[in-house]
Amino acid sequence: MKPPTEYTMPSRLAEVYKAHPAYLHHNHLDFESLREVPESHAWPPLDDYPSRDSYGAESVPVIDLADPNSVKLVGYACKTWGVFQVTNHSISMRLLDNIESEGQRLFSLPRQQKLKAARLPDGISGYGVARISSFFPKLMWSEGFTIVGSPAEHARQLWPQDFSSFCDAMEEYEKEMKQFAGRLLWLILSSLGINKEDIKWAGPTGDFGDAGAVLQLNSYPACPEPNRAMGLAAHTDSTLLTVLYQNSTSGLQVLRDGVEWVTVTPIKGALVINVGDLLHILSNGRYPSILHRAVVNATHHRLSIAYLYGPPMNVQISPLSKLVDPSHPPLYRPVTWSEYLDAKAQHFNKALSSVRLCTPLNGFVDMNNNNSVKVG
Ligand SMILES: O=C(O)CCC(=O)C(=O)O
Ligand SMILES: [Fe+2]
Repeated sequence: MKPPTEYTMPSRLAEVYKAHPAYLHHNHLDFESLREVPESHAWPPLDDYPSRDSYGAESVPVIDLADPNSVKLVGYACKTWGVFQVTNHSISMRLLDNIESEGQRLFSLPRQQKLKAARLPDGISGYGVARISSFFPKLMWSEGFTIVGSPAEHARQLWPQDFSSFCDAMEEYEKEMKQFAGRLLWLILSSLGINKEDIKWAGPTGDFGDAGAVLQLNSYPACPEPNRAMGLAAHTDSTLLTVLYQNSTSGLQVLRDGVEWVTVTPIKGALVINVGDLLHILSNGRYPSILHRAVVNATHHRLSIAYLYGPPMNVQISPLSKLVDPSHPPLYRPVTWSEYLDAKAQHFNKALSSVRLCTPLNGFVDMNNNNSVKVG
């Protein structure tokens, strides 16, 4: 598609997608009725790297946020994994159960009903296939529902009489998540020696009040031939961080050290935290944004709810000056979230390299490049 002739900086997240409409097929399969994976959804064998379950010392770190050492633990997890799980996070089990059951209620609606709330090609919110589908020749074994702010407009299409319980649950979750993600971001930043004076865009009270966010509900039906299907293809998140709630069915995998896929085992009530591309930029490459994917299984439906958390739309994100010195030159040029989303919409897994100034010196492996960049 042609670039727009006159470019004005989008001030709202939804506007970013207008520049890159994605004409995805919304002719979803009725997954439940299929006895085999059709060609449209059949992926070549998933054998790029071996997969293993998470166990012992080699499992994704689990951090109790009430631990007095939590800053250190979070810093270590971000540096060595780029992903961790947290317990004692202050989001109530009641709310987690509630969004899970509202999510289930949505995805178990008849297909024709869900399509009434279909995401428009140039829209951000609503029901549809994964937006990254446009980068792959095959479709994924999943469906999603995206919320920015209030879901009321689409929820009304789904349940004309009774959309308030869905909206109430999602809005309460967005509010709680916004606070929690801000708190978590400070925890991560303090592990890098960054404090309130260093981040002006945190706002006068330091609560990241102008932060942007997207709530993404993902549904992965059980699949008759799980080895031929892909739930959600490998990607990094274009966020500062992502907070993911998953039901008790496993499926999320992270690429460990560029050599193997490790399953993030569901822990009841825990939340998974991913380092996103923008935090990787802020940290000047110290914290890797984690490549992850979702696989499917033959017997269990899986549901996940991702809170994609980013900076205020027009704030320039660049390596923090405290993390830049002669032996650590800035690795990335300044970029706003909306510019970065734009780069992602064009370059997908090469977006991070498209804003890079020079190669990392510390042996960091840039997964986004799909080749190993090791320098120094
Ligand atoms: O379902 C999952 O575990 C992963 C979801 C995800 O990566 C995303 O929504 O960006
Ligand atoms: Fe993701």
